[in-house]
Amino acid sequence: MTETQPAPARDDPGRAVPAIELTGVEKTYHAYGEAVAAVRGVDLTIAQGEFFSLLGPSGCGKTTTMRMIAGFEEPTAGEVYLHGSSVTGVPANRRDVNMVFQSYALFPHMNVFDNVAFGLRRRGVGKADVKARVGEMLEIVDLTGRERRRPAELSGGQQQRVALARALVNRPRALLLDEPLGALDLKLRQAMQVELKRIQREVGITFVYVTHDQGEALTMSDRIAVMNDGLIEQLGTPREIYEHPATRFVAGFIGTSNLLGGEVAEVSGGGAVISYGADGRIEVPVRDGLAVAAGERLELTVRPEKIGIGTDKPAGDLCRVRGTVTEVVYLGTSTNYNITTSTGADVVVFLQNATNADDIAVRGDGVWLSWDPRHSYAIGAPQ
Ligand SMILES: Nc1ncnc2c1ncn2[C@@H]1O[C@H](COP(=O)(O)OP(=O)(O)OP(=O)(O)O)[C@@H](O)[C@H]1O
Repeated sequence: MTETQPAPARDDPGRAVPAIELTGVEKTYHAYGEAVAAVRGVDLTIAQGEFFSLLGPSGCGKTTTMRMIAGFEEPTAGEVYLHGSSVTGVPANRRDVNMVFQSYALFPHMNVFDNVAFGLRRRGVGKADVKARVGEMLEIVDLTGRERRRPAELSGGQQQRVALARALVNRPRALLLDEPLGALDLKLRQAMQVELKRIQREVGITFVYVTHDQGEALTMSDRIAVMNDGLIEQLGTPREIYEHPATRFVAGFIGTSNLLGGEVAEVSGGGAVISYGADGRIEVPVRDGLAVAAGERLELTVRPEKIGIGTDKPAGDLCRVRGTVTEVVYLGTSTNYNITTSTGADVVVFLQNATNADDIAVRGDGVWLSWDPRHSYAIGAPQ
């Protein structure tokens, strides 16, 4: 397993200066005589040029975290550093970061060129430079030839790209994006996700992206911080977070996951074994920091696409449990099976339809489920 290395300490002289760093950041709002702890202690380090996402459900504190980076809110405790310097007390317009919102906030009476040129002109950039820089930016966001259109004459995706060009043309050192694709329909959203990643790679600017959409975060990000209730539950690459969810919350929030559990029969060689008598056996690697002992209950997760279905009892060291098929859903590229297992847990299995053969089981069939023990992931004692 490849876990993200811990960031070097702030006083380590050898470390590269990160684009953004938060240490012990907290934010408590006071509204109507009530204290709301929106962010309860966030530490994170975002590298220069990274595409970093803050992902979590509504109300988990991601927008508040973003607003503290931008300078629209001051932390109640902790410190925000931009490019190595503390920005406590530095107003938003002097932080060298730009923000893009879901509502594009374009000027409706200005054409595309003037919308993008607005910030440059206000800063007194010369005419020839404005023309060159706006032209270059429109090329990057693929809007060359649409300079004279007004926002109302553009599609939602095009308007979002104008907003992006306008935010990037000043060459900020970081761009903060708060659910910028939220207003687009699914097809356009997916196309824009790929576009955004390409644009970010092309301009090389650090992007911090706020979203509640896990697919979006997985598609675009170099790393993701999964937030829940004002705290970061897990921070890692999309693959680390998907393949090795650290907590029950992350396992449930990112993708679909199956939770299975039982009493640990034995612990040996870095793995724990849960036995269900003649009905099955699950082996699960025990990672560092997780206390697992024989006789105690343990919960584990396994992703639906990692599980195979068969009629014969799987041989060897594969994890195996028995179950009964309760639902079969054909989805074109894959077929989903819902299975009630003898462990008591309901499990979902996704099988790719690589051939056009019939479904391998139908509702009511008794089956064996099997998977490689490396795909069992222990998450702790059941709650
Ligand atoms: N100005 C404010 N005054 C009081 N409470 C606030 C304020 N802004 C946010 N909150 C509260 O702080 C918590 C975190 O809000 P925040 O907007 O950061 O969450 P979020 O994860 O971005 O959610 P969403 O995806 O819905 O925007 C919520 O409980 C919210 O109600």
